[in-house]
Amino acid sequence: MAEIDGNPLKIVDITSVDKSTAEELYDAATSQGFLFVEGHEFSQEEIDTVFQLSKEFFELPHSYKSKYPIGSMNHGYADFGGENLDPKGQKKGDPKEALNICLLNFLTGLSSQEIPDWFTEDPKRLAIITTTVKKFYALSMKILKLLAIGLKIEDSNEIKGEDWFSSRYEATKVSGSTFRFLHYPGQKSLNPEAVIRAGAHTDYGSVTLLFQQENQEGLEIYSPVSKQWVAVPFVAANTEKFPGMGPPIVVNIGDLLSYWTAGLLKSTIHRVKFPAKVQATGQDRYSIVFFSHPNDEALLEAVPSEVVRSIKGRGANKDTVAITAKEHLDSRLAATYGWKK
Ligand SMILES: O=C(O)CCC(=O)C(=O)O
Ligand SMILES: [Fe+2]
Repeated sequence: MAEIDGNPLKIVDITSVDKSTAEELYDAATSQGFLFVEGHEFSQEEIDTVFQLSKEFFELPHSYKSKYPIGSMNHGYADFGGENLDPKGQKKGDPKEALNICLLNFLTGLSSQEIPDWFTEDPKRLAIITTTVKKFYALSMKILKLLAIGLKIEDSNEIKGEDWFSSRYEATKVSGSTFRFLHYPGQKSLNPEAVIRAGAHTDYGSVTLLFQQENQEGLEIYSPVSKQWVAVPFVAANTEKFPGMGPPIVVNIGDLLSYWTAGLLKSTIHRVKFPAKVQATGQDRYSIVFFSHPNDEALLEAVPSEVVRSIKGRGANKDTVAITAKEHLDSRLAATYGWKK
């Protein structure tokens, strides 16, 4: 496990699915709730291509993007100020724009919902989306398998413990999983309302995966370890160890997985606040995110593991009636967008 100066997060090489990798991942997920993974299958070229696509999309006229507004399914274009991730702490919505693609089928990489025709009218653009979506799903499943091994999920007659999550994340069943492009325009203004680019929040799902680019830093976590806001740096690709491959990918645990494990895996608060250097250059930030969720009907009963069982009265161990993954997500989305339930 590598550590670099100024990086509060572990970098875990996930090339092999084995006990020692699982333990490293588990340690990071139960402490900071955030980490980096290397040894993934995204090449530098693929990552550059998807960032280029996202940039070109956001450069399209506002009148075009707003023809696909985000709705109650969390799918579509979220305009500047349209999303307030921290409704208690901030009055205005975040100064960012986003495109969410939901209701994904991971065999095809396609959404069952309409996406902007700028993507669908060009097979090359569509292929960038579908390839990235499928690879994100595969990476999230690998991470969930490693977490299952780390949690020592018990085997049952039907299923091996390490496959416990996979059976609840079937590729063709409906889930809350979301693929997202984000754009935070550069602005030199130091108005405190404008400096926070994405309000403090925790993610809703199970595992979040995030690409970011050099010189566009801004992600910060409220570390459960040091109880302070700490910056998540950009970590460059280790091209000696992984020739041609992209940089380590940011991974974090969301509320649903924390709930499912009685709070053992940490869903850490984070926000986007540009560092002085980025603020001064007026540089934009783009990020590409994948939120992995179990199938809608998955029942959030505590995961069958001795360590989880030993934690009484928290998360899924507290509630006597199990809720579904869909019920869990709907309650969180209602708060973020001000939707009535
Ligand atoms: O852009 C980022 O780095 C953070 C995005 C994020 O936290 C989110 O969309 O939930
Ligand atoms: Fe987030």
